[in-house]
Amino acid sequence: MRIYADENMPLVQQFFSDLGQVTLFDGRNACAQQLADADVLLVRSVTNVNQTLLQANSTLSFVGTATIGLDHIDQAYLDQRQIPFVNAPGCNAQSVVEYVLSSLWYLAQRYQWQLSAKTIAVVGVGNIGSRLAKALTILGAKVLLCDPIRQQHEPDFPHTDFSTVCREADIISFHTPLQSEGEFATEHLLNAQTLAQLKPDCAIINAARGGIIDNKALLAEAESLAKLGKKRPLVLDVWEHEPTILMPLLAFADIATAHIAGHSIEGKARGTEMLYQSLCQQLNIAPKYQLSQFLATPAVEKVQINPNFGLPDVQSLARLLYDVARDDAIFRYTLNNKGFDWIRKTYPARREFSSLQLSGTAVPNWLLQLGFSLEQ
Ligand SMILES: NC(=O)C1=CN([C@@H]2O[C@H](COP(=O)(O)OP(=O)(O)OC[C@H]3O[C@@H](n4cnc5c(N)ncnc54)[C@H](O)[C@@H]3O)[C@@H](O)[C@H]2O)C=CC1
Ligand SMILES: O=C(O)C(=O)[C@H](O)COP(=O)(O)O
Repeated sequence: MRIYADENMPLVQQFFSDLGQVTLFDGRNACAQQLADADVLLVRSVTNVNQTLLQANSTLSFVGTATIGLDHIDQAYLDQRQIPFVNAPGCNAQSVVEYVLSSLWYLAQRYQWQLSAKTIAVVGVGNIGSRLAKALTILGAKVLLCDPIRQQHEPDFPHTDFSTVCREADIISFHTPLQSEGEFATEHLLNAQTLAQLKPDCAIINAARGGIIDNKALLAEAESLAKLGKKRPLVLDVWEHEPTILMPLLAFADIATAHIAGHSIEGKARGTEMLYQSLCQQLNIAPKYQLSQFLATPAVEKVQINPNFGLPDVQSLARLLYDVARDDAIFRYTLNNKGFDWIRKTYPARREFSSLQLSGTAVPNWLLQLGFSLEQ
């Protein structure tokens, strides 16, 4: 079996080499000839899987993307060719939540906010949004949930419509898929008109897909606000037209990163593991490997929690593992000379909260709900 995998898919040899011959390729620049004899294709978000890419291939029997986002996959085309397809729902949800929390703590310090005094809207309440909402509630924020699709299917879902979100939120964090058509389209959900409805100091966080925000409109608004001596707090992990971003927007972002919110060690590797499990299932064989066999011992493994540990201390604990300011600094320093994809390819290690084991007689339950582990 010939297995072609994106070169930025961690542990792919470890998981897949028993199943076939693994060939790595540059996901952003993949071409039809290169994949002509593939039986299995494993991609990340940067490979558009469509007729153009697969026109030279007549052997493909499995396509997997180690992502939750699907906007790079032409599913109708795969269906038409009857090629089984899977993604990796939830693989990197905790990683994105930790990115957003770190960004919020950064903004809280910079603008001297109390997060518990803020109304934070979570737009898109799926794997990421629902975990984030839970974490924000633990931190004492008032949370608005906006997800019209869930509202349609769950009568008790406490949906707040997007126009109310725009009027009432102090902070909006986007966690929807990029969808350009239909009743629930999200492309340019935030545009010149909806931006104008926001509170002037409402913070925006986008760690979903760049196209959910009209980047030109965002820039135009930021420039107008700057003329009045004002600034909207802004966190952008994703950008329209990656890897070629609207450079002037960078100056207005408090935190700017290279689509790495989901790139914790666990988040990326879980994606690979989920594709491995799906392929084993299709081949009707028992999986031989699990992620826990391959994860390295974390640099910081155990921390003692004392009874006086409280909510204000959680930011310091989280910082032992991740501080988004690190990734912002890398982005600003290297974007021009090394480029967007280099930053992603050489992304430094980041472990999730679960890698930290907490000991002591009084580890609060809410720390475990945030994702930290108890000492084993
Ligand atoms: N920056 C990064 O590294 C990452 C970005 N992502 C992006 O985040 C998105 C969300 O990820 P998950 O939570 O795992 O996906 P999910 O599929 O579990 O949840 C998405 C939610 O958005 C809701 N939704 C769809 N259209 C909506 C609309 N018009 N308004 C409000 N809600 C709407 C859906 O009903 C669903 O509940 C992904 O589609 C992906 O594009 C995901 C992982 C990492
Ligand atoms: O899961 C998704 O969707 C994401 O956006 C992931 O972070 C994808 O990461 P890459 O495939 O872009 O490395």
